[in-house]
Amino acid sequence: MKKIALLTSGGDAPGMNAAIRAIVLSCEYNNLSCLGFYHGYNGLIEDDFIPLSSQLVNAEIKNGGTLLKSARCPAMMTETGVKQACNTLLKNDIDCLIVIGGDGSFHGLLAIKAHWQGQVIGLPGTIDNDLYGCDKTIGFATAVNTATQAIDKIRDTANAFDRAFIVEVMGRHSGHIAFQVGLSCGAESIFSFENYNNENHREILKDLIAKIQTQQLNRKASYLVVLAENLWPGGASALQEQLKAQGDIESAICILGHTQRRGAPVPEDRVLATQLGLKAVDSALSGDDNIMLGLSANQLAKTDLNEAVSKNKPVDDEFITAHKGPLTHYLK
Ligand SMILES: Nc1ncnc2c1ncn2[C@@H]1O[C@H](COP(=O)(O)OP(=O)(O)OP(=O)(O)O)[C@@H](O)[C@H]1O
Ligand SMILES: O=P(O)(O)OC[C@H]1O[C@](O)(CO)[C@@H](O)[C@@H]1O
Repeated sequence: MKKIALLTSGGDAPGMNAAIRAIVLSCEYNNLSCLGFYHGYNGLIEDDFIPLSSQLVNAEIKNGGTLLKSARCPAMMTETGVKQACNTLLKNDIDCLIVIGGDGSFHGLLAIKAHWQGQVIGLPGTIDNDLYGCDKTIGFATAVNTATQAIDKIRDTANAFDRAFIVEVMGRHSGHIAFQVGLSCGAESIFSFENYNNENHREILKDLIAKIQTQQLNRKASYLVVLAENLWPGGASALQEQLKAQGDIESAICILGHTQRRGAPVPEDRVLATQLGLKAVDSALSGDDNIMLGLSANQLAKTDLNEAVSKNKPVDDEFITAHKGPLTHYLK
């Protein structure tokens, strides 16, 4: 083992730089060279890289985004693209490829693995927290913190008007951000993939209207709906129109969007990324292959990449039951 290649792929996540830093520092400590490939898998396909050193990365622990840039790279979905990526790995005498990204990025690793003999290791880096095999992905804690801070501000203005607010959060097709943010902000309603089913759309809407009316008429208070993206047919604006048309309820919308991916990582993400970055190099040195590293119940967990991409990590049932029961009982 002499040379490690590293890239960040998919949606950037706060803490990716902290992971890169830890990997590079550990490589130097262990006398390994580390090449950083730019723009996700594009860097591999185009042989576009930079030799990484502690000097380059040391100050990066506090920075959001990723110094290696990221991308969604359609060429990796083709055999030609995968083979080009593998040629770059061969040409540069790479022994191990470490990718920080989400499940899509790990599909990329699996595709490479089919054509290349070196070791592949994945680190979970996505704000969505939708990866099996780890309690939390790098970036999730920061995204939740960013959304919470934004919604706390929204709540102040909502309170001043006793107004209903619909706040849309990211997560692609998973409800981890929606539930964590909804609980952390004391949202009256949280709609996500775990508790919304299009077949029950009418009843869900009717129930929501009744709850907002109860809150506004009886308690003279604001009402916060945290809505997962890609869930409600027509999105937040359709829900706003339906509240007006069917309940005569005025509401305001805020789509938090990419703000959730921005900014400095919170300490929890910096520490998680540092731990996983260091472990990734240890793992490479010990010959591990085809795995994703994560922390599960505070212990290092090595999950087969096939398992990591094929199994679901559901939102904790306790969150769902608590929100439905004791946390919102007063709305009935
Ligand atoms: N089936 C696949 N085969 C080869 N490469 C893939 C495959 N799926 C995804 N990739 C590669 O991984 C990249 C990132 O995937 P994707 O856009 O799904 O993001 P992700 O890694 O899941 O991260 P995030 O959860 O932050 O969006 C893709 O643009 C592509 O280059
Ligand atoms: O940045 P893009 O390509 O618009 O992707 C947005 C998606 O990426 C994520 O931020 C991370 O997967 C999702 O939450 C969101 O659906």
